[in-house]
Amino acid sequence: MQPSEQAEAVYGDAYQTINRYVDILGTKGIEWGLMGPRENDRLWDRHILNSAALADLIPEGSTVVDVGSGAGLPGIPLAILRPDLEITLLEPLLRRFTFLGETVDDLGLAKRVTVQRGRAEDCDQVFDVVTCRAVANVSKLLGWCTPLFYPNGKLVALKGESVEQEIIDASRRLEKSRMEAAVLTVRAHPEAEVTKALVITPVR
Ligand SMILES: C[S@@+](CC[C@H](N)C(=O)[O-])C[C@H]1O[C@@H](n2cnc3c(N)ncnc32)[C@H](O)[C@@H]1O
Repeated sequence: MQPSEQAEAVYGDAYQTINRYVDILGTKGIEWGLMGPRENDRLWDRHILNSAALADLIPEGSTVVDVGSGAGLPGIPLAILRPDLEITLLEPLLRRFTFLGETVDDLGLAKRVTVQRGRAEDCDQVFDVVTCRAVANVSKLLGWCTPLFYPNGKLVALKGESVEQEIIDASRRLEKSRMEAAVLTVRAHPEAEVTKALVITPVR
């Protein structure tokens, strides 16, 4: 099955909306320099299915902040897949913030997706779940994001091969802030590539 067909199976009725988002990423996203030109061929697997792989880690009806959302990843694919979520896309850079606002309007998501300009460490709201991808290492994420989900929420991050080493490097910080970290392998569709998800929660 091609990645776009996998996405069609995962998204069902929302396929048209996710397809529109892929169009935006592949045109305006590239023109505005938010996506590399070579990404066009891998939008479905590397960006959409990869983002959707976090969906099962987010409880029903959660408030979510997607830190360092960039062109909207993983926040927008999650918002399209999960109409029960209220999502804030947090992004400090003006061009990305503008792109996010226009994209959310275009996709008809503005009722439950808010775009906010700023850095994680300057945000004073608390959410049920923090999501992120490709923003910082575990130590930095802990410092910036803990106040955004403490004491009852969690952080779920898409991570690469180095995540276990990053957890070792952050072990003192984790202990000091009484947080625990786990690495799970997740995927959005049985034929999709597996990816690593880091989950950080307060120790109970
Ligand atoms: C490599 S991009 C990843 C974008 C997107 N999450 C993705 O996976 O395609 C990193 C993003 O994090 C943002 N960023 C960097 N430091 C940040 C901070 N302290 N708080 C919030 N966002 C931050 C950058 O502006 C940038 O858009």
